[in-house]
Amino acid sequence: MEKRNERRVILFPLPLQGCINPMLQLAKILFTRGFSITIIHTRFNAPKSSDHPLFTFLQIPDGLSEAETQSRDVLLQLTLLNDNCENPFRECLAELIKPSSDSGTEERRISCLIDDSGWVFTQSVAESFNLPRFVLCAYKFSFFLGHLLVPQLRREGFLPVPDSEAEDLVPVFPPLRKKDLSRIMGTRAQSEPLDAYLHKILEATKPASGIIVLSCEELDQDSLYESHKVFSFPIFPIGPFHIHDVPASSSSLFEPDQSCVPWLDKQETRSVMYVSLGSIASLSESDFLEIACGLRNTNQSFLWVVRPGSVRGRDWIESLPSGFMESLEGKGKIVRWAPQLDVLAHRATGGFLTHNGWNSTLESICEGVPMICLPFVWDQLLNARFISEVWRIGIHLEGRIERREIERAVTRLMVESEGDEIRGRIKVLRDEVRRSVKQGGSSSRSSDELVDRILSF
Ligand SMILES: Cc1cn([C@H]2C[C@H](O)[C@@H](COP(=O)(O)OP(=O)(O)O[C@H]3O[C@H](CO)[C@@H](O)[C@H](O)[C@H]3O)O2)c(=O)[nH]c1=O
Ligand SMILES: C[C@@H](CO)CCNc1ncnc2nc[nH]c12
Repeated sequence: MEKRNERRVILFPLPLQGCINPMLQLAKILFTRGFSITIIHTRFNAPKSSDHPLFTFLQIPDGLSEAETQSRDVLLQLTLLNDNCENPFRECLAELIKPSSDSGTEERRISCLIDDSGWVFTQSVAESFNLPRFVLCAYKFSFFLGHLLVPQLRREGFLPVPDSEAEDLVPVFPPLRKKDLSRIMGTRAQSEPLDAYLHKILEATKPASGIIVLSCEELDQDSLYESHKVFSFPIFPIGPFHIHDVPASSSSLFEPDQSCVPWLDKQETRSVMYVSLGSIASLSESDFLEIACGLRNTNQSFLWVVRPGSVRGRDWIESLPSGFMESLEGKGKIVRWAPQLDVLAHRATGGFLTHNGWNSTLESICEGVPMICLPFVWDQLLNARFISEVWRIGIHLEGRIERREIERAVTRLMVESEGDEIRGRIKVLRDEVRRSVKQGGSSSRSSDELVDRILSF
């Protein structure tokens, strides 16, 4: 580890598991480069400070009611958080920046603020303290660019999409298809607040000092090139963050079930389907049962994360038919939360049925595990197109949550020769992506530039 450099950076993650993980991974990268780390976080989804004893954690109130913390409406949560957190955040930052009575050097030691692109008030707060702000983009960069165009797409009347155009590409947002758009542009009730929010994201990003991207040249070349037409500041694609050479530690909001790995140890190589739909998505009871029966009917082993409350109207998995687990004869395991990186890295894991959150997608690529794509909302739709059509490292379910479709996709991936071809391609991509964080690779070079840039302030 490099020696301490007398500089401190302040990080402010968006309180969603998919945004906390990359922010804390970034913290570890910067810590390894000598920076001291202060994490400002909301009470809602507060990271576990005990997992990161070398960082300073400061909690601010977020004003979310119990009911609001339980809401399934992420847009509503993000809008409320942005409304409620501005003052507490400003006060917290003021306290940190205030020259300390003894030395008066504290002020100079804070180099910058790094916060998620989903915070829309932080740019102006940072400016009021003369503090440079870097934006963290926890999406594939092509989604980041594309999602800022959603209000424009809506004005141009892309929705509703006629059946005859469903498969057409969205011109400004390739390789997205028109049928994917409705799950990005939100429900009718969400359209106004979503567009207002996206407008604020754009306005808060333009004046930033730079954008740190959870992606790399190998995965996002075209959009990184395009971005110079939109933004004048430097772009630092330094991803995937979790494979940088830093000490391992978890930032899970839930306790991973540690019986997964010993269970995988007992399975044959590449025989297990890992099934997880991330930290937010929920299923109707009937969709849940279709997945359960589809998995059972494949006769392949599976390890399935079902978060408590993620089957709508149920506590957990009680709607499975009685005797379901027994009928699998040890070939199936359901857990509430998995140590996902360990599961994906395990030799027994042969495929990943995923919602294609960007973290899960990157983690799967980095372990060379081919995917079955079941995107729900937002960037997941675009990620799934890249996986199935551009990189061709997975099979797209096209939203069909039906037992026969699931059975068929699992068999194609795990048993048939198509699976071998897909596995071959993802191993090539895995190696390219892993090379990018090694010395001389594109992400490694970008990290050096980022460090120099922060030190230049
Ligand atoms: C369910 C489960 C998840 N995880 C970890 C794996 C991932 O690092 C992380 C989940 O992040 P993602 O795979 O990106 O998915 P998700 O939680 O839906 O993330 C949100 O944020 C992501 C990043 O902006 C978006 O790409 C997603 O569309 C959005 O929904 O949590 C575990 O370690 N164990 C688990 O059991
Ligand atoms: C209007 C809805 C559906 O298209 C998007 C909500 N926004 C989001 N949905 C899921 N994950 C997110 N991470 C950041 N923002 C997110």
